[in-house]
Amino acid sequence: MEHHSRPLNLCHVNPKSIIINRAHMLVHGTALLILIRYRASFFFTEGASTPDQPTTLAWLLIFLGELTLSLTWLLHRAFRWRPVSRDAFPERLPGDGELPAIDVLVCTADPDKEPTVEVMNTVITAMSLDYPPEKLHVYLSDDGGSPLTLCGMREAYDFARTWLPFCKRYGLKTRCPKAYFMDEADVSTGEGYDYEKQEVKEKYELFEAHINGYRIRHQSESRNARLDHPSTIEVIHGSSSDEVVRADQQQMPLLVYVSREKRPSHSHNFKAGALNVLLRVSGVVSNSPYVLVLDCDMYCNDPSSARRAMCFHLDAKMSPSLSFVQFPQLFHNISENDIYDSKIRLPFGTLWFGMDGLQGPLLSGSGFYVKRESFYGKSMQEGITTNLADLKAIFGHSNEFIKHLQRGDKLNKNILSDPRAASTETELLASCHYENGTKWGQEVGFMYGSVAEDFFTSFALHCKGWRSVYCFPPRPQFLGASTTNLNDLMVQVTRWSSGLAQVGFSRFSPLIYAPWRMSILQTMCYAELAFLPLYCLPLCCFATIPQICLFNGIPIFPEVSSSLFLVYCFVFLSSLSKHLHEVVESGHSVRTFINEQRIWMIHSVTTYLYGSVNAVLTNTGVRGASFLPTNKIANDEQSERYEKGVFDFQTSVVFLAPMVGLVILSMASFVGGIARVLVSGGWDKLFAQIALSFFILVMGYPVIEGMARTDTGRIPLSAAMWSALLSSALLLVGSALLVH
Ligand SMILES: O=c1ccn([C@@H]2O[C@H](COP(=O)(O)OP(=O)(O)O[C@H]3O[C@H](CO)[C@@H](O)[C@H](O)[C@H]3O)[C@@H](O)[C@H]2O)c(=O)[nH]1
Ligand SMILES: [Mn+2]
Repeated sequence: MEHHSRPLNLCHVNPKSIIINRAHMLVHGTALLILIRYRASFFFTEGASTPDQPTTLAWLLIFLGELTLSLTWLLHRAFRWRPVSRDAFPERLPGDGELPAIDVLVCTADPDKEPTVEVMNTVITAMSLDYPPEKLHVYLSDDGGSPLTLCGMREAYDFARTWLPFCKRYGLKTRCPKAYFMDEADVSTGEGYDYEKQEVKEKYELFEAHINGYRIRHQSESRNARLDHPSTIEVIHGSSSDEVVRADQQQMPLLVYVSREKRPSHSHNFKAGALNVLLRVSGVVSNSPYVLVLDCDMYCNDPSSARRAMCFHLDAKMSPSLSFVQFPQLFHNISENDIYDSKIRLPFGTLWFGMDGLQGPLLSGSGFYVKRESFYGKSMQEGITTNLADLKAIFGHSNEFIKHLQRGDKLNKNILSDPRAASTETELLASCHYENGTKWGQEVGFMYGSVAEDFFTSFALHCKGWRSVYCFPPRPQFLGASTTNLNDLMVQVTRWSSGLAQVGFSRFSPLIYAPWRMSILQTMCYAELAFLPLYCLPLCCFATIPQICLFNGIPIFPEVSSSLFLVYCFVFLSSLSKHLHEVVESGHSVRTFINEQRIWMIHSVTTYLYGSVNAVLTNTGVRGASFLPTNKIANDEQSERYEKGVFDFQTSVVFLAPMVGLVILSMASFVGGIARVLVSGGWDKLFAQIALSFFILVMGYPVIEGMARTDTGRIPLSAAMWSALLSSALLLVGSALLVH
């Protein structure tokens, strides 16, 4: 390879953020220590028990809440220790001939919820990446096993034959046809452009019409096939004659449809299972050394991401230990107000930059270029064994696959030219039982055992010594669709929390498993994320105990006149202003800051709580699977219900009870607290009561607002009332326990 005098990428450390972060850490940390000392001293001072004395239980719970919050705060500092950002210079890459090949793996699961036209748009953008077409291979995994998706693939291939040359000729950046024809932002002035554009547009409309026509014609077909079907693997050639096809293959990337075998009795491991099948099938077909993973709802918004990623993978210094380059997940369907924080700013706008300065960001489900080898080796240094029996015990009994483990990237001409032999081999690799007794999902491939397979897989990679980098160019390289209504969001975040906590509460818990395998700061990052759902503990305490105490006139915080009260105020303001600073620094508004605070509170008393409980139940074997739908086609009957996009009764009660209960509690304590002062004449305490009640109301208000503004807007009244009843009963019991 030619020698590059100029670097392919640069890493910038921002000294200003580092100074601000570390100074804040020192001051805020000191204040926290003072508060902890104040709480702890309660247990060592023996005071005469007066009626106004806080009960030990209340004090203990608040103390535990404050301690967990302080600990998570401490873990969070690791993300702020050394944030870095990176630049890539694709124009400095070697010539096309020297670029390594890439396999793009796209996953789809359910043509009803993931419209085929949109999935195909994603496939088309992957095919039109700015990369030598003979080095680009696109695979789609269809977990629904749907003939509609297969039909869509053929149509997509046909359309791509017009679309790819059109994009190239006019240097278009928006390569998602749907987005391109919708907002018309990307215009070119070349000769004949307008005419050709019209022609391409007509072809695109035809492409859509074909898919929709097929869907309507086959609407009545049963959905059961989704959970029970053999494997189907097909190299897509489109509908043109053989000669055209052969001529095409020079300029068109390879396109392969893969639907793995599914049987109701067999556990399929969701997306991780699908990706492992794709890794194997692509391993015997094109076996590219690099792999791009995409969710079907996340298209390539810019064709340059592959070359950008190569700026890191081909960097001689970085390459040997580099496993993957992660791009941020950005979304095209975010409303201006974004009350549910659908854009998920925190990880992609702050945390990943911080991890990039340590050992690298998390694998984030979609939009990452990963080195195939890092899924195969035991650890970075060890490499793969060469003993055939050992290899079979690890990778399964496909000779073809094992042969390819050691052979570099070469398009497998045999497999492509002899479809029958090819399908026997690939269908074996995609069968239900192939993984039995092998190390797939444990030591090789994407990890099983957590519904947050991306979190768990990158944890395993980092533990093995690999590193990763975060690349955030100004123009979004990938754009996806995020969940934008409360119902979907609750289900999704419960699933994520459950997946995170599943790792946190297992023998792979970052705090036990990681310290010997990665730096202490990287360990802290993983621990923070794995225990993120535990925010439910402190927040449930803070959402109830101060209110109950206020209602009953029990002092649980220092008096307003005490200097410790100032320390509390300081901690409150300091943590809020630090958060505000980070939001603004990442280019977002004050509105985003408010929304993030609100949704954090909502999640803490609902999804985080259920996720943690679910993880404990799953890990201890009390429940085989989750009690909430963990994935799109995990349970057909449930998914049918969620499809309607309304809050059904059960979900409403489950998700709303805590929120409604807390709002009622806040109001009751506000009114009750003041009434008590008025009746008993303790005027000196009036100010404190009002201040605290006001504070509680401010905390409660966002919950009401957030509930009232669900996109679906159809929370059944009966469900809300049941929620209120249920939560009030719980609170009464809690109240009795605390006061007596
Ligand atoms: O059995 C399954 C389930 C899902 N998928 C696909 O996996 C992707 C993500 O699944 P989805 O149900 O859309 O989950 P989201 O919550 O939207 O996904 C987020 O969370 C996942 C982890 O829970 C990550 O893998 C994703 O990248 C991330 O975008 C989609 O393309 C699905 O088609 C499958 O292929 N097989
Ligand atoms: Mn999704």
